[in-house]
Amino acid sequence: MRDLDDERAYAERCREALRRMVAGARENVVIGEDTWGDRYTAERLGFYLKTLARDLGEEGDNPPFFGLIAYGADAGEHGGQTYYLGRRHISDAIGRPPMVIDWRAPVSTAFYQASGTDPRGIETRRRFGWSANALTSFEDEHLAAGDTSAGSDLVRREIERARVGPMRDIVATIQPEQDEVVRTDLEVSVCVQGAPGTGKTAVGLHRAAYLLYAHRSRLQRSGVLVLGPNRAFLHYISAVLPTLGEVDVEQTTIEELLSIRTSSTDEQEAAAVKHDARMAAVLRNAVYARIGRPDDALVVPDGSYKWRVNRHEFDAIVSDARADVTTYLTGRERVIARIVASLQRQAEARGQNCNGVWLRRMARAATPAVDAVWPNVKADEILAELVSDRELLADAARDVLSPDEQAAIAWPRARKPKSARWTPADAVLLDEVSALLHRGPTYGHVIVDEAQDLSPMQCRAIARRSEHGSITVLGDLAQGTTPWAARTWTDQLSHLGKAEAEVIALTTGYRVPAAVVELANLLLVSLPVDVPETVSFRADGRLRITRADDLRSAAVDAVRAALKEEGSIGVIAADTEVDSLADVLRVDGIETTPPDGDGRVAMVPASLAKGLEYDHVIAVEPATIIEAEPRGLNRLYVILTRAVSRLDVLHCRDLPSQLKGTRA
Ligand SMILES: Nc1ncnc2c1ncn2[C@@H]1O[C@H](COP(=O)(O)OP(=O)(O)OP(=O)(O)O)[C@@H](O)[C@H]1O
Repeated sequence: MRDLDDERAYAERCREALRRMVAGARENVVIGEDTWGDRYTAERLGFYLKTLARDLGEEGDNPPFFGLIAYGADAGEHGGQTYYLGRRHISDAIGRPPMVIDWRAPVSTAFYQASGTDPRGIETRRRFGWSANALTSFEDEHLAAGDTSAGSDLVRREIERARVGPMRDIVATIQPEQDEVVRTDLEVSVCVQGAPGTGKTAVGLHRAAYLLYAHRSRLQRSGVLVLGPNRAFLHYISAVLPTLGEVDVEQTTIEELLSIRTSSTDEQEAAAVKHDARMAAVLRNAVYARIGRPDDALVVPDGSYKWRVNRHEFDAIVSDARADVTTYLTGRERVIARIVASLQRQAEARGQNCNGVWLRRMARAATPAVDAVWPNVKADEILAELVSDRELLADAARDVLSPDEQAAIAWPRARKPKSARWTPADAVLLDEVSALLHRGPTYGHVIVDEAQDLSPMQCRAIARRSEHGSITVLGDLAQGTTPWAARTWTDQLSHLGKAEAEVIALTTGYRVPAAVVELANLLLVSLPVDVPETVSFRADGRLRITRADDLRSAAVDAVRAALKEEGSIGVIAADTEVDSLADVLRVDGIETTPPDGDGRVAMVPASLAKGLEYDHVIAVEPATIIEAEPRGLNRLYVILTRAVSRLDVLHCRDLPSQLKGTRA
């Protein structure tokens, strides 16, 4: 095996090869520009070459590899081979074995899965330590010799490192149970129930990158979508996929995905009804209530002649189309098509030649009569009229919503869609109505983070967008904080249209240190969900619970002390308290930033903390955090589990009973 100097020399050769790949790709762009054939081919080839040149160029001086596996002589097809693994494939000449293999290639699986008890033919697994892109060390595990030592020091250091800035990729240290999720087949939908910090988000992002590698052409056409809880979270994770060479994954929130401008919010009761799965039936009733029955025959003038579809036939066409309708507007198209076919039969029987122009003219002429029984409608008209008109609503919601529930969603006065002030819950309803009218495109794969918080109606919006694809559902029932948060995965998965998805539990926490996990687990037992406790990977870290008469000066002291140590600091408090806390800190000369800001000290409203992490968390007044919302205990659980190295809990009021008796 190579020594450190040899490995450095090899790293330099890999970088040179990469530079040649960049130069070659750029040259191909130029040659391609001169020689491209037809326009379509030229565009596709040009796009491919430019993307390749850009991706390679962006690699810069990054470490070319992070590990290697060396097989023993009798390891079958890999016998005697050594493979270097990196974020991307590097080769120095066509036809020669690659110098570095992409971490997503099938052969890389063994790097992540092999162990002293299951060496998979590997003699040595080597992990490299890099500092500012310089190779500084390596560490060997002699797997064939049954090396079952407590684990790698490099992995432990990477997991325990202080956090600064946005989330990073974990390709060098993916753990076996995470790797299994990452590499699950594209056709298979999975649901990961993971305790805080078990790497759900990281796994989801790496899965996106893996799937794009393994099924590039299919997924480039249909697309991969990542859904996160809010903008601050998306900002936090935004660098991971580009570092892995994947820049074409759409990352957004469910609200932005629905792309409906909202300008109002709902009262709690109204939101609860609007997000309830029963609304799907109400909306379906409202849409299909638009279809009537013909009163008369349909008569279409054609020159001096008139063609007729008698009332009985017209009625049969409408009810047939209604019986096997896929969407409301395709049903309407089908009615028009059947009517035109009937007219055509009559005309042809009289010896008339029915060309395309004639057929289109007949369709136009029949449309007003069809409009009277199967009108052309828009989603916003349907919803605005439904909630503006108590009678319409009562008809659509009969046997589905109680009178009180109907009253909760009814508008106090009628409005036209143009003057409607839509709420986020309305956006979900509008999306449902749109889908009843016509089908939208679907993605090849959708990754849904913090999925426990989605309402049934939001789940349905996602289900529609992954109808012909698969999904990865990531979440933690214990971290559910919305009024409609799921209490079981069975229900949530069926709303997501993937009832068959396997639920996989991740329980090893890579963020939260053991002392903090112990505190959070005290809360966990009182939450009304059945999930396994977290087991921390980390023995380091510190928990301090401080009772203070003056909470604000205690917060200033805690931030000052935290600033003396390395890493990011998050001060998390009930939403109503953050502005005044930020003011107090500012007066003391400590500037804070919002959760997605770049400063060292972030001031984080409790409602935005989900999915984020800070090296040092200062959680202010648990009792107020709990009281702020119905699922306040779950919220507190989320907040306590944001800490990577140190957690300060500051309180002036009594601690919640669940946290009493802690040893901190
Ligand atoms: N295998 C790993 N190697 C190194 N770091 C890891 C690994 N797995 C997870 N981490 C790190 O642990 C932290 C928590 O990961 P992540 O945010 O993905 O967890 P999560 O399960 O989504 O957490 P939560 O539900 O609390 O938001 C991140 O900093 C992530 O980079």
